[in-house]
Amino acid sequence: MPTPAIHKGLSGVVVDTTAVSMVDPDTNSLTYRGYPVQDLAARYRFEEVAYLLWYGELPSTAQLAEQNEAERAHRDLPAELVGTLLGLPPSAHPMDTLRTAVSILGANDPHEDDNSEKANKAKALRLYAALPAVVALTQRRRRGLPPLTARDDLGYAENFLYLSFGEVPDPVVVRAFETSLVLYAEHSFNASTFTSRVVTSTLSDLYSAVTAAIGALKGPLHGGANEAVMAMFEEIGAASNARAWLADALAAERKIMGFGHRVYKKGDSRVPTMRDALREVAGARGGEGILDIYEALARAMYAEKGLHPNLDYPAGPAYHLIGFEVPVFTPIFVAARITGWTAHINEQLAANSLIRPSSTYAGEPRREVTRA
Ligand SMILES: CC(=O)SCCNC(=O)CCNC(=O)[C@H](O)C(C)(C)COP(=O)(O)OP(=O)(O)OC[C@H]1O[C@@H](n2cnc3c(N)ncnc32)[C@H](O)[C@@H]1OP(=O)(O)O
Ligand SMILES: O=C([O-])CC(=O)C(=O)O
Repeated sequence: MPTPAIHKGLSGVVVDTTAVSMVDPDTNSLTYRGYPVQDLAARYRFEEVAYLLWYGELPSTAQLAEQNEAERAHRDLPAELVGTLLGLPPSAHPMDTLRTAVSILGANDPHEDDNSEKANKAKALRLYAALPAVVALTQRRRRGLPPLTARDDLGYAENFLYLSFGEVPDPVVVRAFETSLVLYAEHSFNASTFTSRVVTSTLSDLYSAVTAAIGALKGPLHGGANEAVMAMFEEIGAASNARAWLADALAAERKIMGFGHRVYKKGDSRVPTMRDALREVAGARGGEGILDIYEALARAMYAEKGLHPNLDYPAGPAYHLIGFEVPVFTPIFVAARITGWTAHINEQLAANSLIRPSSTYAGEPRREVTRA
């Protein structure tokens, strides 16, 4: 019998169709429901992009107002949940805190197992509303500060920043942060989205799919790279060290975080927009030294390996300059990607087939047990 071809990492394997987003590496383009992500980032609020991902169309004024009202009603976490999260060891990674929060929200939802599209859209909205408070709680706890109460007079991004820092930063910083949320919101069948679809394909519930997706996003080959990028910048220290640092790292066969991509081989479509946002924040926050490291390492990496940065490369230093603690960078990615994941969960359910690939056995040949 001929050995079937093995597709390690499912590279290049097309497993389904999707109408949520399209990644085209040939033209370096990314569209959400048909709209170029750069145009969405420039002209639309994150709230509108969330609606687009969930419903397939941009919202009317009335639809947006209705969604915003529901979102504002679910911004604050139940007191028991806050207590449980603050009871986790201070050393817990914020991604673990976030994963636990989603799990608890699921366990407390009497409709957890209702997999209708309507029920899942309501759950998606509540998670999207609650996640900024979870991220902000961990950010503030790391600084010995108590959680704050959400502000209904603020938009999603402003409230996220207010909950994290106790004030709304200047509009340049808010805009850069919101740009990152729009760019991080969705990216077709990446590892975490695929994870959410695998879990959903067993007809499990949305919270289980999201907790699994958070686990997948945590790894440094996926979302965890935005934190690893900042650790790398700290090791490099100054732009003048970038070339030598890179030579040593490559000689030690290290993966350089924030570079390379499974799909984009000519550059990540989102990087130019996020690099501009990073430049804006750097200008507002005295981050010229960080910008210099950014450019020096990107040049050196291209010269050495021909590899381009991915979205995590500009996002990490931007979050640092905004004032976030490094371990909350990937949780921020979750707060944005919850929109894409949940759109995919409903899409999976609408035309479900259990996801269960095959493997070629490579272990011991059949043998007999010796115990009588
Ligand atoms: C939002 C996101 O999730 S974007 C991705 C974030 N992840 C990172 O930034 C982590 C660093 N990057 C990587 O590890 C990889 O580029 C991945 C995992 C993202 C993509 O990997 P793959 O599609 O499997 O590409 P693959 O690993 O086959 O890379 C091809 C070659 O480039 C090399 N390469 C790719 N990325 C890197 C990197 N960041 N540093 C050093 N070498 C790299 C590989 O070692 C490989 O070399 P080889 O052919 O000599 O063995
Ligand atoms: O698409 C991928 O493999 C990873 C990625 O960039 C994302 O999830 O945003």
